[in-house]
Amino acid sequence: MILSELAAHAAGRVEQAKKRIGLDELHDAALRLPRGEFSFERTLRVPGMSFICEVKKASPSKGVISEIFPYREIAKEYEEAGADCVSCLTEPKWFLGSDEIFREIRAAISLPMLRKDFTVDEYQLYEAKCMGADAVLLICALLDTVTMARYLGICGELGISALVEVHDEGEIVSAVSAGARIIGVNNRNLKNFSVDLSNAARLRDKIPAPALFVAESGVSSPSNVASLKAIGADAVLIGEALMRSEDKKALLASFRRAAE
Ligand SMILES: O=C(O)c1ccccc1NCC(=O)[C@H](O)[C@H](O)COP(=O)(O)O
Repeated sequence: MILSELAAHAAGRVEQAKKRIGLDELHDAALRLPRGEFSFERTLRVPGMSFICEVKKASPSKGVISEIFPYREIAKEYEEAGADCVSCLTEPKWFLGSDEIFREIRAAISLPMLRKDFTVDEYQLYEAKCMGADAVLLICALLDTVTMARYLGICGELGISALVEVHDEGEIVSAVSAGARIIGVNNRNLKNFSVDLSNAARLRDKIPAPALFVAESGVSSPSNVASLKAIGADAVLIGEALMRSEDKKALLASFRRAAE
């Protein structure tokens, strides 16, 4: 499975969804909702390192991570443990996520939520708004600069934030010229899924203020968090380590201490 398969599958899901609710209807429904207040970005801009904790049952690289998956309780545990934001996968085939899981978590917690999916169509931005998302994921490897800028403009109209994901310098240039305000450096190479924690450090200086810098993937220990704090990460996105932990509160507390 490669990123292009994830994207093709996402495009297929969108085509099916459009048969149920057309683009114009969904667009109008999204715009009728109260405009968001960019709560995801505002939370990440609070001084100190922020923690975006991910609800993730499975992944293409690891298969099923959490056989037992009480997603509402997991999200509530993150909230009680002091998470700043929650990321929820909605991709159904490889991550075993769903829009319904997102909605149920949305109703159960009050933290800003990132709808984590493979955005290939503006339709998904309206979907995200309608399911109560505060932010969406936009992956540079899937969107050219012009499309990225257009999607960022739509997010602005809806009042939701966008986490713009990059993996190399060229993608940072594209993200910045498109107007990204939150840039996530993925330590996971989406071509072969290898994880290299030094990627965030290598690219840190290439991300100009005022863009926020989020380090994504492969963060599993307090020392990883301390290293990211040392290079000036504004936030970390952590999935697997928390999902596998028997005591998520204690693990998140140890991460938070490492970021002090
Ligand atoms: O996790 C994967 O295997 C994966 C494969 C292909 C595209 C994306 C993938 N992961 C999405 C993510 O960005 C991670 O879920 C997120 O950064 C958290 O990573 P981790 O802490 O390593 O679970």
